[in-house]
Amino acid sequence: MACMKKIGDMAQPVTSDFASSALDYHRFPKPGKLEIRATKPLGTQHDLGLAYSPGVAAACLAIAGDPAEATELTVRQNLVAVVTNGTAVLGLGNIGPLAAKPVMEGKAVLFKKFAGIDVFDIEIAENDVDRLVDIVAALEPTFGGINLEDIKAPQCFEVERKLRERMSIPVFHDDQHGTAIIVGAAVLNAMELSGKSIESVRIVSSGAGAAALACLDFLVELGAKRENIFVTDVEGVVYKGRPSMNERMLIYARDTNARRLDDVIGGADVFLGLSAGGVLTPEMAKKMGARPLIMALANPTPEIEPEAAHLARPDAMICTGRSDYPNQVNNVLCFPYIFRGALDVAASTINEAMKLAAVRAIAQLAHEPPSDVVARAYDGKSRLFGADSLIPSPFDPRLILRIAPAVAKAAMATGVAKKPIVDFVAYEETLSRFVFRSGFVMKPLMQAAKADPRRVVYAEGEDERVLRAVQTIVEEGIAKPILIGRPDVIETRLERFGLSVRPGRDFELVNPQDDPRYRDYVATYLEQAGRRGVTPDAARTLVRTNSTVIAALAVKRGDADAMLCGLDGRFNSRLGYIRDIIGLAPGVTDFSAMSLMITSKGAFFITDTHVRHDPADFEIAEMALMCARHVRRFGLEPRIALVSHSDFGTDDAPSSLKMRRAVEILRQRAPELEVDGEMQADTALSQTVRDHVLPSSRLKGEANVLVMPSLDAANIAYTMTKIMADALPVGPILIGGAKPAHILIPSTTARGIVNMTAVAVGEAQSQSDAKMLADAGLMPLAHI
Ligand SMILES: NC(=O)C1=CN([C@@H]2O[C@H](COP(=O)(O)OP(=O)(O)OC[C@H]3O[C@@H](n4cnc5c(N)ncnc54)[C@H](OP(=O)(O)O)[C@@H]3O)[C@@H](O)[C@H]2O)C=CC1
Ligand SMILES: CC(=O)C(=O)O
Ligand SMILES: [Mg+2]
Repeated sequence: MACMKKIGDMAQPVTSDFASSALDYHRFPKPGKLEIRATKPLGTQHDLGLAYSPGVAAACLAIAGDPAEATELTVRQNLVAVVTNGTAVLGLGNIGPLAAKPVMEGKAVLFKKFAGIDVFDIEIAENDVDRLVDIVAALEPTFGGINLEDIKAPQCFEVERKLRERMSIPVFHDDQHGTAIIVGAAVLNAMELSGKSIESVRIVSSGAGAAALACLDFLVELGAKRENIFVTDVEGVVYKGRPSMNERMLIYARDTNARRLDDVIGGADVFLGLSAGGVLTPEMAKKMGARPLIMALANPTPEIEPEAAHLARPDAMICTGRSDYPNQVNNVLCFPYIFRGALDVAASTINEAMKLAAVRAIAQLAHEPPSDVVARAYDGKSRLFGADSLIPSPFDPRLILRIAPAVAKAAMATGVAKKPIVDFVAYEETLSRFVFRSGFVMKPLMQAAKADPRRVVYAEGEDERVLRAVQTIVEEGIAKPILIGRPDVIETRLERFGLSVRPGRDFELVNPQDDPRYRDYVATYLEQAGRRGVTPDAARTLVRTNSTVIAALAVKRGDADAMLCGLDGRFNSRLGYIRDIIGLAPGVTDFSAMSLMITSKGAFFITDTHVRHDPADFEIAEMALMCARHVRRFGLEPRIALVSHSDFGTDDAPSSLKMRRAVEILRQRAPELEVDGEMQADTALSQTVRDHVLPSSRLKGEANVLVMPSLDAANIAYTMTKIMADALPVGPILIGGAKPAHILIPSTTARGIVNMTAVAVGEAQSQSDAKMLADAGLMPLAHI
């Protein structure tokens, strides 16, 4: 069995460095993790009149006349309350509703990121069951669903039951059912691997609270036998006659003299830990049956550390609730998607059929061949169904695509869907578009980078944004950073910004004033640029003073795998150094730049935003081909539009003819590529518009790569999209170089540097543009 290894180099949450990073994360740039964002324009008096008085009255009266109108006129149908009273917060215990707020904000963020669901987190200072129920039930007009969170057992059972009786929207206690669903999927798949049957396995739980009892009930529903289950908690074994047991525990009370976990763990096939850190010792793990399933799911500290479990039981399948180990059995794999499906059919409840549909969808997805995205999420290789991949990765974009429709269908089949979905193909298409919105686009590259981090050299190593980015890059294991800068300046700034990364330990430092490789670097520079006007004196000065030159030389000489520079502007002068020192990939005509724009409507790439002023037809074709390769690394299949002011021949201006010829070149050279043009940008971005203009176009759906006829067009489109559509740009991604080198722009943020680091690492991992073009038999395009 594969060794249980941590994913990346994430620090343990218990370390003070990690805790202080977590506090900074919550504190800066503004407190907390959430904000409310308006979705309608509110810039004019007219807008104000529509949004507020008098216009809003029309919406109010429509709902007063027909409550179902609230679905169309308000956010209610996409709004979930994450409700807690803070009595069982993670494994931290009864820390109260205020201290629980970061967890609830976190759940809200996960709902939004993974399923596009808006959340109000509601922390209630009330422990009395009936009063808590009254408060939550009174919120029904506001919400499309209620997600109860971290409410202690046994009160949580009653709270949920009473709310379900009183409310006609889904009420779902995440710690019970979300956990049970993902545990159910993991157990089914583990039993399949070990060749055991759920009906006969011996299950021992540590924990008899909300999560543990709900999981056990659900496992019984899936076929486990009560007589094969032993339950333990703080007081030890749950046995017949034990004082201090609640009703829900009673059904698992055993007629036994065993009193401690250690007394019942012998021969167990499944350990279900939903209690507290460190409860399962390696000695106990050694007593378990053959090929056991160890689920140490307490957060943040598992019942047994996976390394210790693996050492004690190399044959075990091991799961935790954490994201830094394989097999993350955590309700995050369930709650966003089960609510997505339930809300999309306006379900009145989440019933057993919907839960079972979710289990099957999750269990089945683990068997599917890894998608490109998931393959990149680990070591770049396929991670097939097995002991280290019992359940899907939380980053698997197919979770929403599989679970939400399955849940919606189950709701419809059981008659609880108030608004059944008619066209599931269209519904799934909507869900898949969601997957590639927002920062989610970067996930495949991030995960690939973490699996095989490479050395990235940062020319502006003293810049605050680089230092903050390096903190994240080191914590997440995205790259092995090399910073160019003065050691004393960097040390002082790290202190000042409260960053814990340190030179030597976390990153390499190149001091331009005093680097032993100085002479070698000067020699290399002269070899590369001595015949391009760089004199020995100039080379000596530049290698001491110009960090872009030093970074490029480091990459050229193999001391680094990729470089990032340019945070203080002067793109073209940086490009000059990169051109001289690193050079073009063989046969590539020139550098070009593409920029990824992440908008609320999806992600697309624009080229050439920064380099070639007026590319010729063959250059346009070359850029399109190189873009296609880079786009695939984001897990996207390129759909390329060559855009123009003219729409499939409506004008024969030189630029239209150029784009038309470029399409022809691409047709000949890369017939498999989904590319068309020349066309206007709205024709490119809308299938509906294209259906009117040229229904027979090769391009299907929305283009995700827009190749522009000139630098002006590309750069203007890029900057306008950034401002007008509030797009998040990633890039510019410099393409065509012999080795990965990127020139950032002054507005790049620390997050932007992290993103570009992942891009650069991905390139360093993969084959070059030149090899790709050569493999495709496309060289040299310049001679076409
Ligand atoms: N991975 C995941 O997706 C999820 C993980 N969890 C984790 O499961 C744990 C329990 O959560 P939840 O059920 O909501 O909380 P509850 O408070 O409802 O239940 C906690 C249970 O654990 C028992 N327990 C506490 N400490 C110990 C100990 N040292 N040894 C044995 N039993 C102990 C408690 O016993 P007693 O009541 O006697 O104190 C109780 O039975 C937490 O760590 C939580 O983070 C929860 C939900 C999802
Ligand atoms: C994951 C979760 O909900 C918990 O640990 O409580
Ligand atoms: Mg919880």
